[in-house]
Amino acid sequence: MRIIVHGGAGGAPDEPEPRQAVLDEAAAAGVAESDPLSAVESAIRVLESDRRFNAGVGGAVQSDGVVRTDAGTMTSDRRAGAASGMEGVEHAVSVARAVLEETPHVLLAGDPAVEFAADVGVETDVDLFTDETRARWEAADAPDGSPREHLDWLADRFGGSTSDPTAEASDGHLSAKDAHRPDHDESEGTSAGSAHSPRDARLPGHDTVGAVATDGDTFASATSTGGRWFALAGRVGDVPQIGSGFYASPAGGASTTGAGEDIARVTLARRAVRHLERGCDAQTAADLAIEEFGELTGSSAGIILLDDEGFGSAFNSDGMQTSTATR
Ligand SMILES: NC(=O)C[C@H](N)C(=O)O
Repeated sequence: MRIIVHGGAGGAPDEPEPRQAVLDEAAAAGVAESDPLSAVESAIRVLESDRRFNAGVGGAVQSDGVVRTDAGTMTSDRRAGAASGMEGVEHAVSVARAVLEETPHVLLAGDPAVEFAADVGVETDVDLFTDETRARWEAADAPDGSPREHLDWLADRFGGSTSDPTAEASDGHLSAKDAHRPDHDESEGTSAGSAHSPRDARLPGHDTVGAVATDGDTFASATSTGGRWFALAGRVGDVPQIGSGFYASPAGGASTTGAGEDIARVTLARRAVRHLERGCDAQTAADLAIEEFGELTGSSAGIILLDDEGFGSAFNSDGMQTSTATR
């Protein structure tokens, strides 16, 4: 078994060492499994339970003060399952797996997805708030009210960019739209906080988690998130959308992270796997996909990839931590 996991692309993390230790633990949990789907689920469950990542416990809060989780998973025989907009569900990845294995559908959403989760034995009614989440939500001083009022609040607070509510211009963070760096260093690696252009975006909350695994025969990929901080209630990003947040085919698998609307617009995971299908190795495919993503959207993202020979990862934000394991 081989597995690669990521802990989100965004600003250089405040706590890189403990985060790396959790990513290593996740990779170790995944590589111990006997099939790729179980491997990515086990790895992601470790990350969903850690408050440092924006998935499960510690997930981002939407404009109505609710943490809603999303996840998607796919195997190389093109079976797929996803679940979105779930309140009180820590292990969204397990719901996604149950959608894949136990339904004729590819995506369940909202309260019925939570009911389905409970029915298939995934814990619900979990408190996903951490002390940090609560403090950040309280400081945001969001209004009660209609979606229109939430949109106005987002526009006021985030410099008019409701399409990118995590780009906190007032904190000196750049908008994701400012992050495009056509001259970015193609040799960027997989460590946290690599030195990049000062124009890099710092996108708090980009701590979506993902994993791709192979047993040498088949592949599976999975991604899980709390979404984007202070997004309009009900917003669903790239993560549970096939081909955007996750994808797998007989050539390999991919998991993405970053500006979800832009990732969805260019179906980043599918784009990267297409490069594998055309004969690129995993690292070349990752580099190409992120380069194209930057050119097409001017935005920030990261990706991990696995093919039958190796691992690949690339990002155009300040940092993305990954871990790999082989057994
Ligand atoms: N943290 C992230 O990577 C955000 C995720 N892609 C989303 O838009 O929901």
